[in-house]
Amino acid sequence: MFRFLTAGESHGPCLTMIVEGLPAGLTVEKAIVDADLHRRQGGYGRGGRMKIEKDAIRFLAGVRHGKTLGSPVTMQIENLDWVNWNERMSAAPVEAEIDPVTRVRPGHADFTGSVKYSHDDVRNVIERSSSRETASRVAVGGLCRQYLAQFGIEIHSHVLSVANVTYETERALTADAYSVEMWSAVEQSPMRCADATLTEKMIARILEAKREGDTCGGVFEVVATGLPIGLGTFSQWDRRLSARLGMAMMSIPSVKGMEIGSGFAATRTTGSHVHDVLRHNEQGKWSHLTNNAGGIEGGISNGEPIVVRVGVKPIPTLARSLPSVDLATGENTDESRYERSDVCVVPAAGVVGEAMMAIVLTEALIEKFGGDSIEETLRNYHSFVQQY
Ligand SMILES: Cc1cc2nc3c(=O)[nH]c(=O)nc-3n(C[C@H](O)[C@H](O)[C@H](O)COP(=O)(O)O)c2cc1C
Ligand SMILES: C=C(O[C@@H]1CC(C(=O)O)=C[C@@H](OP(=O)(O)O)[C@H]1O)C(=O)O
Repeated sequence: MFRFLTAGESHGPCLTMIVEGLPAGLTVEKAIVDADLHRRQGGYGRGGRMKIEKDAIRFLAGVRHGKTLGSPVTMQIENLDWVNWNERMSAAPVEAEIDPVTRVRPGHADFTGSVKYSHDDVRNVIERSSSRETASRVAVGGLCRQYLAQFGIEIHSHVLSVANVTYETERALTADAYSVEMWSAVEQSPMRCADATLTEKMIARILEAKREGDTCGGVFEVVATGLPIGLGTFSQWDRRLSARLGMAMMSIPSVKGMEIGSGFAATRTTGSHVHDVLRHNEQGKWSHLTNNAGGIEGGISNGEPIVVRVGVKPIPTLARSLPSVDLATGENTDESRYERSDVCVVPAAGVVGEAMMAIVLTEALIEKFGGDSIEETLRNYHSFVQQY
């Protein structure tokens, strides 16, 4: 069984992750995890906090001489901003008078979290509801990426739209639609978008929102290639790979929708245009002529790329802030609170989406192939894939 937990406040000293269930003997490199953390910090539209943080992990447990031990892997990321917050975030009571935050931001967890936990200082909610926590998931995903590489599985993401700036035509979802060159263009783009003209338009749209004190959302796509047939199952509702990816993607703060393969577009046409015809070639390999299913049929991977598209709402914290209510007085106010904030996080959210995909696929592979050491898992994997 694979599972993980994360802990840490946004402006506390650090983020901590415990990952259980990775097999022993897996080579894990800090540099690969750090590269993912670095990618999550980027993307045009990020705010002042990202100039302070330089996310990197420290292994605290479970890894020796570059390989997993089979015991829980513990990692830590330092919050460099903590030095500016240590009195406000002190675990011990402090002498100083610290003004509570009392005006809630529409669209954030401020209102629901304060009512639920009976907090009269919204700061107590902001700290853990903040998407700072997504750095922890990217670190866990960075370990999973290295596990998946053992099976030839790769995961990438790219941005399809920001506000109303979007690709004009539907794109094929088959393996040939995603090339090494395309992913390299994505990594060069400040918007993580393969199309240079669209990148410029997206940046212009974000700048326009910023000038108006506003924010924007958009859509990113995550693609996993090199998958075996047989991950996930229809046997119970919560074991379907599609359902597990849905939960994983929807758990990313600010995500409001997800589709698999051709998704909602498939609802606007007929079956003969949607279902992917299966072929068996002379080498005995299975393939589909199209990939509208996005690599999953009956809750099980079918060997084609898994393709999911994820919708991100605009960031809740607006420089031109929206009307609010002061929780201390119950008064309706013209403005909620504004501190520094991101304006658009669609590229960063895509990197978090990659991590969530890596986590779900790792869990599904471990479930299917087991193995207490990576050698044992690989033996099981090869014996299964050779038989189809
Ligand atoms: C990488 C990332 C960075 C974010 N940065 C901000 C931010 O700077 N300001 C903000 O108000 N919301 C930000 N958000 C979105 C909020 O965290 C999110 O909207 C909030 O937690 C409420 O959750 P919900 O939108 O899922 O309801 C960010 C989201 C992500 C994924
Ligand atoms: C810290 C991160 O994102 C933060 C997510 C976030 C929010 O409200 O979700 C608010 C901002 O935090 P701060 O108020 O400290 O500027 C973002 O910077 C990060 O992505 O690492």
